[in-house]
This record gives sequence, C-alpha cells and structure tokens, in this order.
Amino acid sequence: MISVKEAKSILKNTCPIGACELQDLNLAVDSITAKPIKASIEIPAFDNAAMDGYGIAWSSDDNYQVVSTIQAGSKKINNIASGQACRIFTGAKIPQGVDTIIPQELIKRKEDTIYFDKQRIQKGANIRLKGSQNRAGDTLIDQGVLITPGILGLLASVGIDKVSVYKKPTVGIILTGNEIKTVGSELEEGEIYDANGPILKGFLRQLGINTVETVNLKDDEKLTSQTLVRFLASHDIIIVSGGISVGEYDFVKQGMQQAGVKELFYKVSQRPGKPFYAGANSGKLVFGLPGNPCAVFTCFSQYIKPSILQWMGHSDCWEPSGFLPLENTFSGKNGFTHFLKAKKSQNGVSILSGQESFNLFAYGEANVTVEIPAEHSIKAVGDRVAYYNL
Ligand SMILES: Nc1nc2c(c(=O)[nH]1)N[C@H]1C(S)=C(S)[C@@H](COP(=O)(O)OP(=O)(O)OC[C@H]3O[C@@H](n4cnc5c(N)ncnc54)[C@H](O)[C@@H]3O)O[C@H]1N2
Ligand code: MOO
Repeated sequence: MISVKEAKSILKNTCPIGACELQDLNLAVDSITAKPIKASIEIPAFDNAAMDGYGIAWSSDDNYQVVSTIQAGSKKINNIASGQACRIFTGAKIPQGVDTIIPQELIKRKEDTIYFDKQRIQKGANIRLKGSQNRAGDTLIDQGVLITPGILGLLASVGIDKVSVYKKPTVGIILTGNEIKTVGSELEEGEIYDANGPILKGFLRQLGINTVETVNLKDDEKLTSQTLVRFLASHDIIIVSGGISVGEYDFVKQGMQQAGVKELFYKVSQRPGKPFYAGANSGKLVFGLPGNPCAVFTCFSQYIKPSILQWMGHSDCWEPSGFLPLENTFSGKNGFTHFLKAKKSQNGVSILSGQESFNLFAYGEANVTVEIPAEHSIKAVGDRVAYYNL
C-alpha cells in the first residue's frame, strides 16, 4: 500500500501531455494553447468612431455643415473638408479630414448646420486609432494559457478561426457489477441504480469531455479482460468502476494483467478508495476505481481529474483549492488520509455527517472535499485543513 503523496507523484510523473491539434475557435474555450499565438493584422484595422455623433476637422469655426452620413460598415466614404462635418456612428470608418468625433448629445443641429461648446470636448476625442489594440506580429497569447471567453473574442477580432491546443484524451468507462442497473430502468431484487456512471460522466463533462464510451459489464473475468483490450485500442484513458477489491467476483485486477496493463500502484492508504488501482499501457492510463460511489468520486477528483488536466496541458492541477480552519473536530483512522464531504463557508470548513463510502447524501450539501492527512489524523476546531472545490 502506498501513500496519497506517492500515488499522486507516480501519476504526475507518468501522465503524458496530449498531442497538439487545431481546434475550431468556437470549441476552444477551456483548452490550453499549445503554441504562442500572434496577430497577422492590426486592430483596429482603420481609425473609427467611438461614439454616435458628428465627425469634424477641428478648427476655430463654431459651426460646421453636415455633408454626409457614415454608418458602421459603409464602404464609400467621401473626404471631409474644413468647415464640413459628417454624421457618423459608432464603429464607422473615419473619413479623410476628420480628426474629432463630437457625441450627438453635445450637438445642436439646425437643418444641416451643427454647433457645439468647444469647452466640453477636446481635439482628437472619440476616435479609436488604427493599431491601438495590437499591431501585426504582436504576440497575443503565450503557450500554456487557459483559453477564456475573453481570449476567444481577442482571437476572433484578429481573424483567427483555429487554435493550436493540447488534445483532450478520449475516455472509456467500464461499469462492472451484476447488481448495477442504469437509472430509468426497473430495479429487481438485489439490484441498485448505477451512481458511478453519472458521477464519472459529470466530471468528464466539466472537463469538456462530452463523448464517452460506456459499457456495463457483468462480473466476468474473460469479459473484463476482453473489454479492456478493446478499450485500450480506442481510448487514451480507461476508467473501470467496481470489481477491484478482493472478493471472489472481483475480476478487474486479473483482467488488467490479462489485457497487458502494467500496474503503477494498487491500494492507497486513503479513505474512501483504498483498493484504488492505476496502470499504464503504451502511453494510455487505466484506472480501477473501488465500486463504492464516494470512492469513485474521491479517486476521480483526486487522481483522474488532475491527470486529465495535465494531459490537456494544465499545470498546477494537483494542488488543493485552499486552506481553511476546521469548524468541527475529526478523528480518523491512523495512517490513512481521509477525503471528506464538507461544507465551506467564508471563515471555515465543516465536515458533514454520513462519511461512509456508500453514502451519497452529504453531496446534496457539500461544496468541497476536505483532506485530513495520514500523518495528522486527529483534528481540533480551528486547525487549518486543505480543501478541494467540488
Ligand atoms: N474483505 C474485504 N472486503 C472489502 C475491502 C477489503 O479491503 N477487504 N475493501 C472494501 C472497500 S474499502 C471498497 S471501496 C470496496 C471496493 O470493492 P470493489 O471495487 O470490488 O467494488 P464492488 O464490490 O464491485 O462494489 C462495491 C460497492 O459499490 C457498489 N457499486 C458498484 N458499482 C456501483 C455503481 N456503478 N453505482 C453504485 N454503486 C456501485 C456495489 O454494489 C458495492 O456495494 O470493497 C470493500 N470490500
Ligand atoms: O475504499 Mo472504500 O473505503 O469503502 O471506499
């Protein structure tokens, strides 16, 4: 049995960073840039109006003659001579001769003559200058940056429609257990609803992995190894739920061996999720999660989620979200790290009741997982503990 720290360190050192792919801009949010991105054009590409109003060439005149109207997107734009003005709207290209836009609120207009108070505006006002956002050749985004909606806007503004990002892994889920029924079907004697499939697919969806091959398997050694072989041929990461403990109908460990998966570790000194298995095969990762749903939740969030994030190019994905004082006492099993359903408030974090690994009730209220390390398994009120946002 290894410690939580050792298990995380093995995965951190084993998990590859995915290949690069060109992703459509509209699908690239939450991906990580695999290369720096430069602009090939300057933005704004032309001087344009920042306000709806009137464009003039600044002079000592106190009135101007409106001679044209320019809408955003207008293509045919006549020059403006001294003493003339154009009616102009936000985003419209500034004509030759115009150096100032007067917002319409400051204008008095009588037929085609406009007047305004020169004290209320300065020469050069309300013009967005060509190249004032970026010049052609400027680096807009470095490599290794999380793509936010703001970045999508920036890239679109310079005409970039595809981005080089780290590829997301393809994931396959194998749910084992004769007793497992998918929600929506009728339960018979001794059967239970599959909670692990929704937990795992929910986590994957949060990571932007929406297409996941999932199979339900009866507890059968041959079927388990055959399915693993098939999944290894078509997925980067394989997650198996249940069947990894020591029961007579637990076949996942043997199945891994038969499918040629090399064991990275088996059993971690943690609660829940002690019989957690991780293996590798030709750059692919295979996880055997103990079937109890809270063990599945914990093993995914503590190990598989950071591995997938690392695969997708993220750094610092193994650290807790923060540290807070504990609001109740806790006494755990010595030598085991405990991952606990908990509720975080502004000033502290409270461990919820119902910590058994079958018991999902506290997830209705929990917003964090608290980690109580194996070395200090007894905690008093006020002790600072690490927490992970759910
Ligand atoms: N003699 C021992 N027995 C057990 C040990 C042990 O060390 N010695 N470890 C216990 C711990 S801890 C865990 S966790 C479980 C892990 O068992 P398995 O990975 O073999 O999982 P199963 O036996 O298939 O299932 C365990 C439990 O979880 C329920 N389950 C399974 N799949 C689902 C699902 N998709 N959705 C909801 N619930 C599921 C299943 O019905 C069982 O109740 O082993 C202990 N035993
Ligand atoms: O490894 Mo467990 O403690 O029942 O989840």
